[in-house]
Formats: sequence, structure tokens, C-alpha cells
Amino acid sequence: EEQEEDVLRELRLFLRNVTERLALDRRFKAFTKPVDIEEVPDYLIVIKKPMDLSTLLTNIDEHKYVTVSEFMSDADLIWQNALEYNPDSDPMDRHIRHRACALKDTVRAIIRDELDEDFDRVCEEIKESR
Ligand SMILES: COC(=O)N1C[C@@H]2C[C@@H]3O[C@]2(Cc2nccnc23)C1
Repeated sequence: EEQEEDVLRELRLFLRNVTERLALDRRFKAFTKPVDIEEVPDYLIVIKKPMDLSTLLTNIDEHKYVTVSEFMSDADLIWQNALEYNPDSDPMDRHIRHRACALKDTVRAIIRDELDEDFDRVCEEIKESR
């Protein structure tokens, strides 16, 4: 009903705000756009579910997420993929893994600090009812 759409609209506003703040953080520049398959031809052989911050924003606008947990599953792909594709000891791999870990910790800290438990529960109830 209308009240449910009001809740989901507020969820999208919250998720856009979080995602845009991450995209502005210079540490996360490598995560703002899809990895360029022309530059990295084997990327899709290694990484089965690519994800990036611009794709998160598109998904939000396409009403893909009804709960924060669904959003977090896709957001987690970003740093998980980076750890998986860049496992080596060379400085470049270590650098992007450090940033991937910072992304993981930053997303979790924002959600812990800014997501209201009761609001999240209402979203979960809407999801269960559909
Ligand atoms: C989230 O970003 C990444 O996982 N990567 C891995 C790729 C390997 C390396 O860095 C990336 C882009 C790139 N382009 C050209 C040559 N080498 C690289 C970014």
C-alpha cells in the first residue's frame, strides 16, 4: 500500500546517500566504475559477479533493493571481488586489497551508525510480505 511505498522511497534515499558518499571517497576510486574488460580481459573469467558503486546506484534507481541486507550483499561483492582478483604480494595488489578492506569496514560502520533498527525491520517485513 502507499505507506509501504513511502518506506521503500526512504530506503532508496538512504542507500543513494551512502553509495554517493563512498563514491566521493578518493580511496575508493577503483570501485566507482566496472573494471574495464578491454583493459583486463580475464576479469570475467575470474570474477563471476562483478559489482561497482555506479552499478549499485543504478540498481537502487531500478528498485532492486527492498532491504538493506539485499543492498549489502551487492556492496560486499565489490570488496570481495577485489580481494579475489588481486591476491598477490606485489604492491599494487596489496594497495587495492587495503582499499577493499577499508571499503568493507566503512560500509559496515555507516550502516551500524545510521540505519535505524526499527526502519530496517519494517523493510524486512515488507520483503517477507511479497
Ligand atoms: C576493482 O579494481 C580491480 O579489481 N582491478 C583489477 C585490475 C587489475 C589492475 O587493476 C585493475 C584495473 C587494471 N587495468 C589495467 C591493468 N591492470 C589493472 C583494477
